[in-house]
Amino acid sequence: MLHVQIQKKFAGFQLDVGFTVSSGVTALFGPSGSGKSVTLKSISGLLAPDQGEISLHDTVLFSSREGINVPPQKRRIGYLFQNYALFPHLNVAENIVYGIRHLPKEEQQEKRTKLIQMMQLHGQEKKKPGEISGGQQQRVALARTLATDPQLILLDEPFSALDSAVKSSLRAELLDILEAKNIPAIIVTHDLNEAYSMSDHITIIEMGRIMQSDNKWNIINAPANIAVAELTRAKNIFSGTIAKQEEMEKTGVNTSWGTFFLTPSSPFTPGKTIHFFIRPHHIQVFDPEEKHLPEENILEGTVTNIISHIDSHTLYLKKTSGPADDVVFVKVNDDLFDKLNLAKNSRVCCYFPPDCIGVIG
Ligand SMILES: Nc1ncnc2c1ncn2[C@@H]1O[C@H](COP(=O)(O)OP(=O)(O)OP(=O)(O)O)[C@@H](O)[C@H]1O
Repeated sequence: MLHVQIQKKFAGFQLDVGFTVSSGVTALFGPSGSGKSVTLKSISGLLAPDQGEISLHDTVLFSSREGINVPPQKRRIGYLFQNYALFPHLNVAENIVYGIRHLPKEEQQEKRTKLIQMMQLHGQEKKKPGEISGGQQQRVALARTLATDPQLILLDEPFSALDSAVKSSLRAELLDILEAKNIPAIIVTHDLNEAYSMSDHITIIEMGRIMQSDNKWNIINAPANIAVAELTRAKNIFSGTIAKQEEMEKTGVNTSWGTFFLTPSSPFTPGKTIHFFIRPHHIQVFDPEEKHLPEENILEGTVTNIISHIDSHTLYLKKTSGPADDVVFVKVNDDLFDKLNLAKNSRVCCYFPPDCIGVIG
């Protein structure tokens, strides 16, 4: 288990983070300049925090109080950079064993053979990094990291330089290897889909602070605050006051768009102000003339804009009587889009299923 509680100050930026990483993959997700790389560099030992403590499996790697700062090469942490950082003058085989060149030759050779097989780099051993593809370079970098038997792997935007086909196969390969070797990892990414698909746990960082560190389901469905909701592209964020407990399992919220009913995990006090959201693909769309509409959580609006994707469309909806600038985003698939004959200025009815409404905070 990795435990991090550190502070680091630069001109105009202050990092103050605390989080724990156990098994599996943790994604460190946040906007540019939020402190992701500073955090990773502090864990790897490339940067010394001003204050705090970092420990890995009960070994203290950094402690300002005890004056401990274990050098990077002794931390047993593999660090995979976005630009691979391979040595251009060394060939593939030499790059792989670079971190274990102090070991006996036979041991180096044994590890090299295993890793070349694992990373499917047969026939590339004698080539220099400049003579192989980006995907192969990333495999060499990963092999070089794994050669040192790390207890933790840090991945800083590891796939950002690769095209999407190579990216998805490398992601899957990497996950298989981490799982087979049971190595915990932290992956830094700007890409929410990558964070979600690769990790079990997501740690959200903004302006040097941890906003939420949780399992990925909670991050997406129960964001701790509006910043997390917005960073995870929650969209359709409403605020309102709790009306009254209609039934045991439902709560009404009065908003400027009307009253919505949701299914909270815990009861709310009437009068309390809350924020809630619904993701565009969870909203169900009907023709306003439809006879059997649900009785509640219906919003009628006019399509003001349409963004088309390969197999779906995002509708921008305005409610005639709603607040002037507020827009509800709705995603509909191709079939429904055609069936309802949707276009700009179409009128539609939207249903917000109570189970799909997430409460913020
Ligand atoms: N060595 C340094 N000296 C001064 N300021 C630094 C140093 N390293 C980082 N910073 C500042 O710390 C802040 C956080 O930087 P960091 O590289 O951790 O951001 P990030 O979240 O990784 O961003 P990105 O996603 O763009 O890589 C930035 O404002 C950056 O300018």
